[in-house]
Amino acid sequence: MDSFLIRGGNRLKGKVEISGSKNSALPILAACLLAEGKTVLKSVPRLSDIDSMVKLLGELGVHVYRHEPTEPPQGAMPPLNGNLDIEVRDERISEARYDIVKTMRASICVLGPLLAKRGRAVVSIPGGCAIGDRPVDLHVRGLQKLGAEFRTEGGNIVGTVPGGRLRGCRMYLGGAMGPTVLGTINVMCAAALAEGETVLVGAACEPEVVDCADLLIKMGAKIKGHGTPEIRIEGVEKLTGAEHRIIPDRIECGTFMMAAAITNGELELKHCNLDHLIAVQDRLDEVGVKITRENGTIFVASSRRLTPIEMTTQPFPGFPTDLQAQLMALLCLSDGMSVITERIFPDRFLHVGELNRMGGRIRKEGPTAIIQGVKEFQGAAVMCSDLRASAALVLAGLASRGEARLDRVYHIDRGYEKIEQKLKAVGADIERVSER
Ligand SMILES: CC(=O)N[C@H]1[C@@H](OP(=O)(O)OP(=O)(O)OC[C@H]2O[C@@H](n3ccc(=O)[nH]c3=O)[C@H](O)[C@@H]2O)O[C@H](CO)[C@@H](O)[C@@H]1O
Ligand SMILES: C=C(OP(=O)(O)O)C(=O)O
Repeated sequence: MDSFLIRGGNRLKGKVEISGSKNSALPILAACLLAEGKTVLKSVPRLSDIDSMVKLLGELGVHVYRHEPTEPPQGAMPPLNGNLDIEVRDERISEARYDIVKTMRASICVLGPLLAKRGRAVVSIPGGCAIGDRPVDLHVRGLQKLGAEFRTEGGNIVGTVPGGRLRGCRMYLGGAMGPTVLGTINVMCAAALAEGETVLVGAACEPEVVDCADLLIKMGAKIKGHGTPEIRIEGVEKLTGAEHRIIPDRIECGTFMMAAAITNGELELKHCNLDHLIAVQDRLDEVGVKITRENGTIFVASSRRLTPIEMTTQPFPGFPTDLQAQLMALLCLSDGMSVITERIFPDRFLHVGELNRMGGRIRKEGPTAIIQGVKEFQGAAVMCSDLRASAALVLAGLASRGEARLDRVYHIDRGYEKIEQKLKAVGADIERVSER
């Protein structure tokens, strides 16, 4: 298992290239199950979650070919992203097994496409995870409304489509915790091949939903209203492979914005979309971080006098839960008391204990964390518990006195492409060590 050793204190300065979005690429890969012929996806990040989805698609009869970029000159950073050719070659197997689903919750995204295209799906029920309880009831209810029937059997959701084709309808898709991102994508994908019109009311508005709708439209789907809470889908008989570039990863971009801020640094973030980070920009503005943009590049600079703030996570366009832990690490070094409330995953706080081990002063009260600013972090041995908690620990390590050791960095590898190489290139002292 790999660890990171980080010696903090260096100001980050330079350019960072932001990768394609993990959370867009994963459901988009699953959506390829719907199409006939070849789909070409560009800017797919090289991540272990993407490998897991490619493996799952392989088991479902989908051939995925990754174009390998040419090797860089010695010492230069290896190329990012990649282009994938994807083609469904065999539709006989419709089962997503537990040993893949357990490594990656986004596996649930094959449910809607399998039902719509093959009339049958067996998908292992994803359990909870380190960020809390994560039911899939809204996915199942939405697909039921389109006419699918479900039973559970041996830990699997077994779905069938009596009559062979789903039927469109008007439905409310929100839940007690608000809209569901992957649930919206799952039902939208299924509705694309259903008979008649589907209207999804209470749909998620996240950029990843819009990106998937944009691909489906290129494949021949008739979708309107994506990016708003009401999506209209007129079902078509057939979708055909298309070419599509994945949007930039707004969570990776936000993490690097905070890396600049926490190290008193200056970063130029290439290939990003600040419109996807408007709430993050708003909160960082109030903290005192200077952010400007020019076309697809974001410039971030900080003088490290950080003002304490309040922040509540919300569905898009609100502040994303996937940047909550990273913001908390930053606010640990502000001049006073900050308050963070987590409204999407109220238990997503496993980073609190580890940040406190590094010298943070954070107290948790239910879904709220109260953060008393301290002068600096101290290096310590800490444990990564989940993807974004790990990113928060990296940020704390970059700003700590002494050496921080982060164990179980396989969590980071799920979602940050070549993170230590990108950080090293802008001046961080970070090293990956492997222990067998
Ligand atoms: C791979 C991917 O894209 N993951 C993202 C996606 O996860 P994911 O799509 O799984 O998250 P959801 O938007 O579905 O979750 C939002 C809330 O709804 C609840 N809920 C969800 C589904 C359901 O059937 N029933 C239910 O009650 C969840 O427990 C949570 O409280 O959006 C989350 C919220 O922005 C992000 O943190 C994840 O990084
Ligand atoms: C929580 C995340 O991913 P997943 O939904 O795949 O667990 C994330 O990307 O922060």
